[in-house]
Amino acid sequence: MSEAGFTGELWRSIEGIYAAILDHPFIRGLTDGSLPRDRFRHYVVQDALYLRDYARALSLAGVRSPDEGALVMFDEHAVGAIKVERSLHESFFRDFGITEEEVRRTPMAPTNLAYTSYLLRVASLGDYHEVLGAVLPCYWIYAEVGRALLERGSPDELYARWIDTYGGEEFNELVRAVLELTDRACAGLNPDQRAAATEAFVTTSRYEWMFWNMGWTLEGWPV
Ligand SMILES: Cc1ncc(CN)c(N)n1
Repeated sequence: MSEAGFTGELWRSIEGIYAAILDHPFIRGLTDGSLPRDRFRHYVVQDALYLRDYARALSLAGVRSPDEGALVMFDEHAVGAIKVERSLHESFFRDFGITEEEVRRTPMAPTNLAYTSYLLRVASLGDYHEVLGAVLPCYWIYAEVGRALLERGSPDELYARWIDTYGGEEFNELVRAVLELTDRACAGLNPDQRAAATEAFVTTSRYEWMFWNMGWTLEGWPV
């Protein structure tokens, strides 16, 4: 990201949301170890469901990309979302005794369904710059949160494993590639297009906060 580039502008639009994320009890609980395990378990199952649709949104971003470099990158990241992050989940699944069958039978919580439905709608029907705005927080906020939490550490081995994945250099490299692509692809946008991409970015950033809150409140369907 360059401070002067479009992604710098995007980040400044969510500074308040990012501060609220770092201050959320779910996030604070990862580093001080106070996060109850049942809330983390709820989050992990929902996240496994989320990643299946996120991978679809990335594939759509690939299909919509005007150049082959971006097509290859998004396709590789779609595979990565399924393979790499799922291997992290699988280690949590073992710790919690979660089976694939349980994940399949679990309905998406309202926030998860709203977030993934929005992502898939923008990825299918939005303009390309809106697609970039919508998929970016999923990468970028996790890398920033991971880095911030890595400095704090965690007394809980399980939560430390989660922090290491997102705070590590491997994940950060993916994020840098998407930021560079976004700065390049959005350099010539007019003000209306910049506003539309920013709106998508702010919306999915809000959903990122809501997703952790969904874990914290053990959110399910009220009726
Ligand atoms: C909801 C959510 N957002 C982002 C990430 C990190 N790719 C994730 N695993 N889950």
